[in-house]
Amino acid sequence: MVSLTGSMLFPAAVQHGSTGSARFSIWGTDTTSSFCYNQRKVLCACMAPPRNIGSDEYGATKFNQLGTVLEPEDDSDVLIECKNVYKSFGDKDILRGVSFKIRHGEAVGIIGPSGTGKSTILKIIAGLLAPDKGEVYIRGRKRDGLISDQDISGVRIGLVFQSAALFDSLTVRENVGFLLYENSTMGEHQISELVKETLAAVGLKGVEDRLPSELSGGMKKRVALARSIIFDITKESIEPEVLLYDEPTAGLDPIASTVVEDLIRSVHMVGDDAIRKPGKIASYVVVTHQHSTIRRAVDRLLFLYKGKVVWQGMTHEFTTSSNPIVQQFASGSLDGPIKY
Ligand SMILES: Nc1ncnc2c1ncn2[C@@H]1O[C@H](COP(=O)(O)OP(=O)(O)OP(=O)(O)O)[C@@H](O)[C@H]1O
Repeated sequence: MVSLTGSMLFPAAVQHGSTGSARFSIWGTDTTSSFCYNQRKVLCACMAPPRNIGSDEYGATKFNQLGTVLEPEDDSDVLIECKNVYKSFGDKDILRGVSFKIRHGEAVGIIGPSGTGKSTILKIIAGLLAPDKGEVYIRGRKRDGLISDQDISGVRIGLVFQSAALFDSLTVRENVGFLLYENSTMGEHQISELVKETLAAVGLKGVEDRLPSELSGGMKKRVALARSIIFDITKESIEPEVLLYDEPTAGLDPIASTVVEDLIRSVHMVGDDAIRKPGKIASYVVVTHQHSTIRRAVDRLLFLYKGKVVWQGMTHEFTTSSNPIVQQFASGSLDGPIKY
């Protein structure tokens, strides 16, 4: 299932399981419009166990002398792969050969200067934008076109956009349970209880009947998060999910940022423990400019610059990297290869 909410939040999700299939839907809204598509039958695939992505074992993600990223040879745990992805808007070449893999169990951050295409690559992964060139593989299967054009197997992809973009005229309960009201066979009471549970999981209680206008910015983000992790508990198999967060802490005060960062961590559950619990998130990707979010919410970083991944490494390597681009970015210096 993929759900979208434009300037906004896009929870996108493709349900999968070990034996069944699931609906795939997209929904989104801004203050003037809304849309909803439901249709995907999605195959299931067994998930490989999470890898140890500690820096030593993950040394293969470093660059060799030619600047080429070396990856582990075993790709059985790769959920999403972008291979040489290009994207232009008019005469602006934004992505110029972006390649990376997201493995099961990973918490990955995408960082880089403004306008380098971080949100664009998230939209491409989610299937909202098609690359001009290059491929996106979902559990090894090449995706052609956009999400609405075909089945996606083996993974549920959720995209949570910068601002919550909740439906203004719907209550919190209706916003969070939207896809279940629309798509599931669950009864109203059951959905209502699940919404309550899911809201509690993101630290919100007693706000079900409020309208979005009655919430603070941080609360709206948490409601959006709840909407992205809720799922149909009546299904026999519930699929792990990859969540894509676009600047989830932008505009939040430091404490509210910490709350959201910890929530992102807390819904990252892998393995059997997560079955039937809200937030069965196998892996997630966070686009962020916030140092606190980099430190607190992700383990591995991809640095996007001039349309390419120019560096990747573990989070703790970010501040000690000798790469001049990374050094300048980490220090916020005006001197260096990045020119504004
Ligand atoms: N649909 C679109 N049509 C035209 N130009 C676009 C579109 N989407 C993005 N762009 C342009 O592509 C560039 C990259 O945008 P994107 O939002 O992906 O950057 P970003 O790295 O996420 O930036 P920021 O860090 O400032 O959020 C920008 O110059 C933006 O104006």
